[in-house]
Amino acid sequence: MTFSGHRARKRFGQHWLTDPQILDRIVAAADLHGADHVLEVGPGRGALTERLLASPVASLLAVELDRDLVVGLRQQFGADGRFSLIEGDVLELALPCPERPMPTKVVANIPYNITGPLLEVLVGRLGRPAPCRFERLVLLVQQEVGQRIRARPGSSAFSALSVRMQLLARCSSVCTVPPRCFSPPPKVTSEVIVIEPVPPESLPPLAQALAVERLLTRCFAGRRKMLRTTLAGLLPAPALLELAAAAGVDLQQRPQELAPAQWLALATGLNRSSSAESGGA
Ligand SMILES: C[S@@+](CC[C@H](N)C(=O)[O-])C[C@H]1O[C@@H](n2cnc3c(N)ncnc32)[C@H](O)[C@@H]1O
Repeated sequence: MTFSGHRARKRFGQHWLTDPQILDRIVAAADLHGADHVLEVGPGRGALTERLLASPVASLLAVELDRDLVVGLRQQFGADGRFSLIEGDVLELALPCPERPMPTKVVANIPYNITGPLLEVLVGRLGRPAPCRFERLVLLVQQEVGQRIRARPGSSAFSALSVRMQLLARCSSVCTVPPRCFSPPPKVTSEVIVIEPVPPESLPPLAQALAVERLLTRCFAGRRKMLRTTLAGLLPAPALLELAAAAGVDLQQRPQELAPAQWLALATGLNRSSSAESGGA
């Protein structure tokens, strides 16, 4: 038995996905074709890997941190010329890997303890989008994170992460995944999400993107406060009022009520006003 004797390790976030229907839904959501090069984060005992290799993908690069799984994975899939495996931490992966094709898609049941940093590596931040522009990422994440990523303004789940992700990508849900679909079962419900990064030409220009990040940090630090309070001091009150109106924003609103486009408009206006004040372009 390839993985006999291996016990699931909590520190690596190991919860094996055992439900065949969910595995099939993940692969279907990836919409894999013969031209696709797939990156799988954390193949584990290969349940998803097996299905990915049953699809017509051109190549599959798997990155696994647990060295005790690596031998078994190579035994199980090494004969397939499309499969390659890197033993190591995906957070330290420099893409594209030398002599390997640039992945077009990411498909993964991710370790929940690295969700935040992994999204930064795979999708990036405003002003620092990931260098590898994937067509699509299909990720199994904690449901709470999935809800935050695709939350609509006004909902309690809406946060800086929602604004950032929705300006960087189109985000949607495939299905929820109850704990019984895993072994051992996690304590929380999970969700399969699809993230489709917007093309580079649709991203906000660098200065505006950085201005949105600064504004999000400032405003969400006081998410219960009205924008009138959080933004006071950035500009004289009448100028702030005028700028907010032009961005379609009411300064009595709280940060979780503003749509991503409004954040962008507000940050752009503030950026313009502050560079005009400092005599810049
Ligand atoms: C939730 S399990 C998923 C395993 C398998 N894909 C499945 O669906 O059953 C997460 C996997 O990611 C691996 N892992 C954890 N941290 C990692 C990291 N920083 N880099 C690469 N793999 C990691 C774990 O060892 C584990 O195999």
